[in-house]
Amino acid sequence: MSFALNLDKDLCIGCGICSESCAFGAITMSDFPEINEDSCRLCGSCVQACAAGALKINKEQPKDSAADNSKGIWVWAEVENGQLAPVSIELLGKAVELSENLAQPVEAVLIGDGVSGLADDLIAYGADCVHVVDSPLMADFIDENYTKVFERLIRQNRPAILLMGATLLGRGLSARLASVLHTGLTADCTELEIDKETKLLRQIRPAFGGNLMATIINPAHRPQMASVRPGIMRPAVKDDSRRGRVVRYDCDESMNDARVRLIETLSSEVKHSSLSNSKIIVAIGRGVKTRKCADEISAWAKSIGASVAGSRAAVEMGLVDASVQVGQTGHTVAPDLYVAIGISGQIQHTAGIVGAKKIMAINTDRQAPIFSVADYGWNISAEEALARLVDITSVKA
Ligand SMILES: Cc1cc2nc3c(=O)[nH]c(=O)nc-3n(C[C@H](O)[C@H](O)[C@H](O)COP(=O)(O)OP(=O)(O)OC[C@H]3O[C@@H](n4cnc5c(N)ncnc54)[C@H](O)[C@@H]3O)c2cc1C
Repeated sequence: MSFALNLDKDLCIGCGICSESCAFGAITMSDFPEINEDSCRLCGSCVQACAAGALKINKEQPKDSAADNSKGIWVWAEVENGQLAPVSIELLGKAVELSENLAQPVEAVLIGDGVSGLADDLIAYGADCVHVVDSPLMADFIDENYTKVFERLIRQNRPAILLMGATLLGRGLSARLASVLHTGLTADCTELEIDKETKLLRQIRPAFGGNLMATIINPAHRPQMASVRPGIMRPAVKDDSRRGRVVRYDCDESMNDARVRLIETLSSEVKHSSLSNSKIIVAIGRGVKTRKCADEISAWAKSIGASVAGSRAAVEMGLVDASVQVGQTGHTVAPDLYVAIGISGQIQHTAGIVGAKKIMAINTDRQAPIFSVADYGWNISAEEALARLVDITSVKA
């Protein structure tokens, strides 16, 4: 693949304006501009600045993208407290499914310090090959450093597809990587499939506030990158008899020169991952109205072993912490039971609970849209419902 920013030396007058206009220091001047492909972000400032019209961004796409030499469906194996993050196992499940239609190997990328032992687990979950960078230099997740290491692996191996979790860490890392690799990224996909004819990855996600589903393809650049939120895909099934290849890479100081340094990690009172693992979630909405009532609902939820979540309106009112917001711009959850109290059921909220096995809605408005997606409905106030629920559950206890 040729680089997308092209210089026409016949037109260039060597004025150097392109170099001055580049915010990324990607153009140096000798007789002609020299473009550093690693630093260039294809922002187009130089193209606009060049009065001679000597610089152009090539937007043409290769005619036969399936014939490029990229190969492999890669999954970033995110590590959480020394264990594989559940989303990595879910992505491996999807990668295995995609590989059946693409006839390409599933490969995992494992970066960290003391993580090598997880390579066998990744193979058991479906990886044919695991690329391991295990080094004290990678002990802390600093996304600039991880981007450099990851970029090097990708440039060496040229995967066709790269899947990452749309987690706190994965969101930043995937965006940085897509930028340095000059490829596209579809964030927050809800489905991924291989197009039967073109063999391209069809990246499907809600668009326009969840009112339509967009299918996005990336015919021209590699890897085809997609992120998926935790809890959406079915986890891979573990098979300890599987065998695979482990490729180890060195890591030197040049991979650890980020401008940020991790000084301390503070654990938040709210466990961010607890929502994705919860069997029962009690969600608070604007209809709960007061902090006192929200606190009482939270206390009851905890007493029955449930996690507490909320709508964006409840977050804005200070009834619940922003870290437990459910919906399009919050968590996607898949509990056995989701109890929505005082939540109207706007699409941006219900987009986050499509995986819930059962939904129970408590709302004073019979016409509230939440009742159309709920399995059980209770048309009473939050206060009254809470009193009855406390009563029922304490009698049972
Ligand atoms: C781009 C975008 C992204 C968004 N992302 C999200 C997101 O991720 N998550 C999210 O939740 N929202 C999101 N929203 C906001 C969303 O559109 C809604 O505004 C929000 O979900 C409403 O929250 P709610 O249901 O708690 O409040 P409301 O819509 O105000 O509903 C309150 C409900 O409480 C009921 N009620 C009133 N009094 C009582 C009572 N005493 N007892 C019981 N019920 C009562 C009412 O009948 C009503 O149905 C987003 C919006 C946009 C534009």
